[in-house]
Amino acid sequence: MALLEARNVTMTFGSLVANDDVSFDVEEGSVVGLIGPNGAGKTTLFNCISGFYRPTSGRLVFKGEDVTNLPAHAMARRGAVRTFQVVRPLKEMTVLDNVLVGAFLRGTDEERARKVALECLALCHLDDMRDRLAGGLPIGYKKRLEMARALATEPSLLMLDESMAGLTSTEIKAAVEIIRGLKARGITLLVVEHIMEAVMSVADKIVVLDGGVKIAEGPPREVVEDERVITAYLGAKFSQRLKASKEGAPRD
Ligand SMILES: Nc1ncnc2c1ncn2[C@@H]1O[C@H](COP(=O)(O)OP(=O)(O)OP(=O)(O)O)[C@@H](O)[C@H]1O
Repeated sequence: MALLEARNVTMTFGSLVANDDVSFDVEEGSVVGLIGPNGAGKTTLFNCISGFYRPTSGRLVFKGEDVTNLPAHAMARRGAVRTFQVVRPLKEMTVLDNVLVGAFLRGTDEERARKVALECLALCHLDDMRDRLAGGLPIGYKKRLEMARALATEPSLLMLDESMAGLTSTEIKAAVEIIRGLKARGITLLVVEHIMEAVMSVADKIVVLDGGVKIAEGPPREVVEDERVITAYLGAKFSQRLKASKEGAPRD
């Protein structure tokens, strides 16, 4: 049984079909990349899965339970948590306090929450920043803070929405390492990302949306060779470059 099963998920806004009959599984312990051009419906699908939207039709099953109509706080309690494209830290609070807010979802024991928060800061390479005010952090750190705060809720499925957008190449490498570290700890990840080299290097499977429709699903190597994906999103040159860089890269 997959950790998350999306079955025929459709989400409409008036006459606009943002997700059109989308089905896919997220296997426990895997990293699944969700890609597609702007407006393809990726964020909408995240919102449906994480309980921010109620799908117009279709079914979402998480850990074997039908969660289609559950609100976000109920999904977070069950272990499915998302981050946001536009980061929203509590600016006047320190980095540590921001992460503590996440940790308190699992109970009011302060000692436990502090231990969890410090672990999450370490996992997201933020130890040195813990006493800084969140509002003053550079964007790369804010993105990591968003990740750490979600992580502190102790999710089994962590959904990252463009957590690498706007980062430098060094920061992207760090983010990829963080994702690998989370996977190694048994956290399942669903990531929306436009930076293909990064998705390719961490994802076990990629799901491609275009115009709300799933046009491809499979291992990264296969997906970048898929004609529909090249036409809709990657472009031929980009696809060849990605393939070449993947072939040249050491396998892990
Ligand atoms: N709350 C909403 N009300 C109306 N239309 C919406 C709403 N949310 C999303 N849409 C529309 O649904 C479609 C899919 O948008 P969505 O943000 O899910 O795409 P995306 O793949 O995440 O795009 P991007 O890569 O630019 O973030 C778009 O046409 C968008 O304008």
